[in-house]
Amino acid sequence: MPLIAPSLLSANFLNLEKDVEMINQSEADWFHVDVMDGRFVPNISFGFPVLNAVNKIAKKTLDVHLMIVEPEKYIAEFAKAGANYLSVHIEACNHLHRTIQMIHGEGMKAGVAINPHTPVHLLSDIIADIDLVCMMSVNPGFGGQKFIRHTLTKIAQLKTLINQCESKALIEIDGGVTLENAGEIIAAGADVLVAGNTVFSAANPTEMISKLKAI
Ligand SMILES: O=C(CO)[C@H](O)[C@H](O)COP(=O)(O)O
Repeated sequence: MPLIAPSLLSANFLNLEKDVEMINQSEADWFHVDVMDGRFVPNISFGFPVLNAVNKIAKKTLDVHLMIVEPEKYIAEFAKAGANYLSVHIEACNHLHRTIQMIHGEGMKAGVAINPHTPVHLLSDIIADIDLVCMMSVNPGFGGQKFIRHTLTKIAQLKTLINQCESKALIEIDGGVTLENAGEIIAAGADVLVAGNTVFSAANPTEMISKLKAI
C-alpha cells in the first residue's frame, strides 16, 4: 500500500486547523509541508510560524519539502519546528553530503528532492545515505499542475539505483498525482504519493485519501 501525504499547500489557510484535523482523522500517513522562498522557486508559501502551529496538533509524520536556497542555514530550526523528514533540493545544495549529515545530526530523516529535468544518476553517490527521494513530477513552486509523464521512466531508473546501492530510500512522487494516474505511479515503484489539489479540491477529502490509499 502506498503512503499518502496530503500537501498542505492546497489546504484552506483561513481554517488550517480543520484541514489538519481532517488529515489526523483520515487514512493519510504523512503531512507534506512545502516551504518556498521566492528564490529557488517563483513562489513564496510559508515558514516556521505555520509549521510550528501545525506541529502542535498534527498527529502524523511531518514531511517537510524545502524549496529554498541555502537550506543548510535552517536545518536546526526545522528540527525544532517538528520536521520528521526534511528534504532539500539537489539543485540547491553545493555540499549535499554535508547537508544530509546535518539533517541526520538533528535527528531527522533526510530526503533529497530532484526537479523533473535533473537526471536520476546524479543521486548515485548519495542514495545510500538518504531516507527519501522526493521526485518532482511537476516543476516545483505551485500546486495543481499537470503530471509530467516522463517522470514514470525516472521512477523505474531510481528504483534500479536504490536496489543496486542497497539503499533504504523511499520514493516519493510530488506533483500532479490524481486518482487516474496513481495506479501507474505505484506500479512504476513509488512508495509515497503527495497529493494536494486532488485531496483538497475533492468534495470529500477524507474519502479521496481513502481512495488513493486503496490503489
Ligand atoms: O511541491 C509542490 C509544489 O512545488 C507540491 O507538493 C505539489 O505540487 C503537490 O501539489 P499537487 O498535488 O496539487 O500537484
